[in-house]
Amino acid sequence: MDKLAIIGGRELYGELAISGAKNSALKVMVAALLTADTLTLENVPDLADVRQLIQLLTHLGVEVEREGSTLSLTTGDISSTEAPYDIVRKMRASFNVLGPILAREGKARVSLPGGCAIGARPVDLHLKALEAMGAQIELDEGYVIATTPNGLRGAEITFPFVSVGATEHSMMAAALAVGETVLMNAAKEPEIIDLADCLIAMGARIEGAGTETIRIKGVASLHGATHQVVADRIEMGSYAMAVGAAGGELLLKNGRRALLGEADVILEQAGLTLSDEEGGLRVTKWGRPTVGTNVETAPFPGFPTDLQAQYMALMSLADGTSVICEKIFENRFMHVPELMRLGADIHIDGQCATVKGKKVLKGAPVMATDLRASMSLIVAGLAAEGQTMVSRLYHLDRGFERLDEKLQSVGALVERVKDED
Ligand SMILES: CC(=O)N[C@H]1[C@@H](OP(=O)(O)OP(=O)(O)OC[C@H]2O[C@@H](n3ccc(=O)[nH]c3=O)[C@H](O)[C@@H]2O)O[C@H](CO)[C@@H](O)[C@@H]1O
Ligand SMILES: C=C(OP(=O)(O)O)C(=O)O
Repeated sequence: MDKLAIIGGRELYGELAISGAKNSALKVMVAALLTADTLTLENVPDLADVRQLIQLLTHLGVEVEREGSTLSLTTGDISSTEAPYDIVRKMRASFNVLGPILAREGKARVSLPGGCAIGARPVDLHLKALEAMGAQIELDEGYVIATTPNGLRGAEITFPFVSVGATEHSMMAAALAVGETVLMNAAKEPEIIDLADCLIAMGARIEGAGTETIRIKGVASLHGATHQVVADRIEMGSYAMAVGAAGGELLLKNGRRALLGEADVILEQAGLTLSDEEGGLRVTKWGRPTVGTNVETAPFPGFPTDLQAQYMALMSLADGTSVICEKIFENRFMHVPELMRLGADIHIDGQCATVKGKKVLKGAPVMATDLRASMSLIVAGLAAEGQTMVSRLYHLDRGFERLDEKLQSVGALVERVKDED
């Protein structure tokens, strides 16, 4: 298990390329199951989660070729309709193979998913949507067993609350269902638009992605296509916060402000300057104090839960107090005790954390508990005095491509070290 050693206190200057979004790449890769032709995906990040999903898709019969950041996926035949526990438990997005397998084969057996341990994370909305489209579903020994005796058919589905995964899952299943599906109270994240764009390029008939009502007119089959994965807004926001904490100026290549939703205004209130320019998003923090600013996480365009931990690291160094409320996941404050090891002053009360900004944080050994929590410790470590050693780096490797190299290239003193324990 690798660790990351960080010597804090260096400002960050230069250019850093933002990779393709993990949370989009994983879903468009799954879309390859919907066609017998080749789906070519560009700008796919090299991440542990992507490698894990390749393993699952290969198990299902997908031929996968990788050349740099381009993946070619061909699913001539689905050779297995079972997605086993050992793979699906490691990654939430892999559960979304259920709908596409069902749409093509009429039956599927898929393990209940895993992913970051940030809450209970049930899949009831996914299952209700598939049932509304005609699937018959049973749960047995930790597996979802689904069949479609009469095929999938279009349905009107109103989600009781916004779910990114359930919106994506329903969109994929509906693409091959008979008739029209209307998804109401759908998620509006950039990853939803990216998946819809990919499906449309494959011949799907989808309108309204990025709004709360998505209409999908089912087609008999989809065909091959080439699609470029959207830039990773969470990686972009994380590096913006690293600049906020450590100071400096970065051009985040391939990034753009609109991907941040309302988080752009929050970051500016906190003391950063953001500007779109040709080639990327410029982020600056020079000699200005960080301002304590309250935040509540919400579905897009609200402040992303996947940036909450990193924002808390930034607020730990603010002038003044901020209140950060986590409204999406019930257990997403595991970074708090670790940030406190660096000297942060944080008090949790239910869904909200009150952060009293400190002038300095001091380096310490800390442990990553999940993907975004790892990044919050790195943001804090880049600003802290002395050495911070972040252990359990495998969480980070799920979602941040070549983080150590990228940070080194803009002047950070970070080094990946092998853990001897
Ligand atoms: C691989 C991927 O893209 N992961 C992202 C996706 O996760 P994911 O798609 O799992 O997140 P959802 O938007 O579905 O979850 C939102 C909330 O709904 C609940 N829920 C969801 C589905 C369901 O059937 N029942 C239910 O109760 C969840 O427990 C959570 O409290 O969106 C989250 C919210 O932006 C992000 O933090 C994750 O990084
Ligand atoms: C929570 C995340 O991922 P997953 O949904 O795969 O657990 C994340 O990307 O922050």
